[in-house]
Amino acid sequence: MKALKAFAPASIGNVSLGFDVLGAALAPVDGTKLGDEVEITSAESFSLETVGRFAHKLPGDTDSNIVTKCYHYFCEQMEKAGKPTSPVALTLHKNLPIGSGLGSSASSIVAAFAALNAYFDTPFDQDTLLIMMGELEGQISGSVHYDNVAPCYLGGMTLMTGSEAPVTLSLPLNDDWYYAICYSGISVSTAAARDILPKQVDMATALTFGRQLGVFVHALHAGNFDLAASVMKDVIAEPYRKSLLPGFDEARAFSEETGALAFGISGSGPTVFAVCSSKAQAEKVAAYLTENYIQNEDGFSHVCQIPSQGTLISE
Ligand SMILES: Nc1ncnc2c1ncn2[C@@H]1O[C@H](COP(=O)(O)OP(=O)(O)OP(=O)(O)O)[C@@H](O)[C@H]1O
Ligand SMILES: N[C@@H](CCO)C(=O)O
Repeated sequence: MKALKAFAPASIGNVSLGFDVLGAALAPVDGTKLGDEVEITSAESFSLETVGRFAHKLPGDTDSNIVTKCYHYFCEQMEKAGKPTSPVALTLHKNLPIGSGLGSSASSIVAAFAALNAYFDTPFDQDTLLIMMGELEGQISGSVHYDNVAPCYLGGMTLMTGSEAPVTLSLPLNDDWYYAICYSGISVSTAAARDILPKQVDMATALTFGRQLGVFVHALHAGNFDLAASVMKDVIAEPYRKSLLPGFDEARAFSEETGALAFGISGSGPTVFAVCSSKAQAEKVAAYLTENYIQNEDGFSHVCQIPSQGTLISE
């Protein structure tokens, strides 16, 4: 019987300065597997089983699970392409909290599509698969954005092109940066966190956004990481979203006092991240966040780096 599994890592959407266009995969340095996994095997009829730490927070019915929607969408695309499918049994290991800002739905979507694509002998190329992933992410959050699905699938730090081929570009990574991340334990709906944003930005904000993104990409390619860090500021979403995040200002203040290079909201929150110039500094910020930013027993902190590997397929 054919069987395989796909692990898809957590990710930071926006990375502060790149609202909807910049994202980064995350891997805890202690080896914790932070991400969802989908197992696939042949079956008489379609089924989805959900297990894992956050499975109990998923919608009760299988049809509402985004993984089921991925399967049906994948089959539709296969039919359009004149390729055969067969029923499969899927198991979703739901390890990421829902509404966390860690790209939880993206992780399920990417794991599901990657598993299906591998199982059916790679009928779709990388860009086609990414477009399918973005479509499903859009169904959940109310707008198509790739800043979680792209790094989750491909790894690294990815910049969206706005084009269909390639959908995304990989940016150079700094191996010396460590990311202290902390999920507070509360759930923030991405759709709700988008609704509170103004529908238009003023000229000054647009100019700052463009300047920062241009400088950031140049600085990474030039290997000038201090310059890159200096423009990691969110002028689009953070001013509005931080009101949803108890303890955000205090956490930023501690992070800055500790010498962190940048601090911001991961995706639509409530997870926050600090970019640190050493592992020891990231550990110090993570310890503060664990003590002061976590609100309940669902919360957690990790010291992470950005892995160059995204989704991993294994037998
Ligand atoms: N496998 C799944 N993983 C996550 N959410 C799912 C899944 N299946 C269905 N959902 C539903 O999709 C919605 C996801 O909401 P939202 O986009 O706010 O969260 P998220 O993707 O988990 O957040 P984030 O990207 O901030 O981690 C929730 O209503 C959730 O119940
Ligand atoms: N770019 C998206 C990411 C959501 O995780 C947003 O900030 O709404």
